[in-house]
Amino acid sequence: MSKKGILLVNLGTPDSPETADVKKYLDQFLMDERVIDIPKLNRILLIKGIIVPFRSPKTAKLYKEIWNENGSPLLYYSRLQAKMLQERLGDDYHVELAMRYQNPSIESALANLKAGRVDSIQVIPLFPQYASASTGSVLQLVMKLVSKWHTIPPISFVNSFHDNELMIKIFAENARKHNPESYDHVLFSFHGLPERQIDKGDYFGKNYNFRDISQREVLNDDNKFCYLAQSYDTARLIAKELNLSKENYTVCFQSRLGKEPWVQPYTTDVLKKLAAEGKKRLLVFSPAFVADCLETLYEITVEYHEEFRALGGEHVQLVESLNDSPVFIEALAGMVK
Ligand SMILES: C=CC1=C(C)c2cc3[nH]c(cc4nc(cc5[nH]c(cc1n2)c(C)c5CCC(=O)O)C(CCC(=O)O)=C4C)c(C)c3C=C
Ligand SMILES: [Fe+2]
Ligand SMILES: [Fe+2]
Repeated sequence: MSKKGILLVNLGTPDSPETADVKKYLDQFLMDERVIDIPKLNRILLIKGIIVPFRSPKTAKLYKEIWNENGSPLLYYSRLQAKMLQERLGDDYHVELAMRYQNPSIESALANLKAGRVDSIQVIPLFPQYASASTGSVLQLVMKLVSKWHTIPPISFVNSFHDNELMIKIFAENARKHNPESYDHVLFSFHGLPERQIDKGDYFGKNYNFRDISQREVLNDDNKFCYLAQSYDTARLIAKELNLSKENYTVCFQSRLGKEPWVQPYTTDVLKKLAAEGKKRLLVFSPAFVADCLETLYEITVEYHEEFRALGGEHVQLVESLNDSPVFIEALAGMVK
């Protein structure tokens, strides 16, 4: 019996938190031309010569902080999501999980789908908002690999799901467990991107200026594929679900790498501003991710918490990611054709 193939793809994580494996991971990740989008020779010099050798031991230390008996949280929850989706969809479907970088590779997952005799493939990159560096990179590699097959089956792609109703509901529900009224301010901290990549992402031409924040806040035909406009939309929808007014929340961007400008406001700057205003307790969403990872478990839960306390604040509380939430599996099932 033939089946429909579903390929879930998340970003990837090192095979272990040891420096050698982190080095391999960062090398593959940062040599991706969609991630560090500079000329190839400059990329080789910068990444292989400077960033990977200096960053790997430091990043390995951080991975050791979040690694647990299940290994990497990102891989653990991604695998669980694939397993739960398989159970939800039943025998007419074959669900595979892949990671864009390291393992399980997209190549091996496609081979498993083929061996499972699927007669179509639907690719779902696990990034709610479209970015060239995440979704775009996954779609490009899948297309490159499949283009080498003699017979290319019907194949379809999910490009983003930033406004998925069930996803918005679970984020809001996870926040309610923390009693949002007891916090002084709410942050929606998205993974940042270099400004240059947002400029390049201007799919429809020049009617949209992302540097003007008011233009990001309204999703329309001119900006609907923009990572920022989609991010503000996710934040607006979660805020609406929680009845948060605009003065009570801020959208910001974390994880800047390198010296060039990334999209602002930076989360660290927002923490400084809020501390200076006397805010003590912050509730932080991380809605660019559908599973806990280094960025949620370390950067927000440890780094930003400590930074905010050093500035006079009291507490930074992360809203749990979607992880093994059955409602998120229902959201994924709803995306399946
Ligand atoms: C929303 C998804 C992501 C986008 C877009 C993205 C862009 C992006 N990332 C870097 C550099 C790093 N990211 C790192 C970790 C990391 N990034 C994402 C997701 C997106 N990245 C995730 C889920 C993770 C965590 C993975 C895990 O195993 O838990 C890292 C590694 C950690 C570190 O050394 O800080 C780097 C480096 C760039 C440069 C970029 C876009 C240009
Ligand atoms: Fe990243
Ligand atoms: Fe990061």
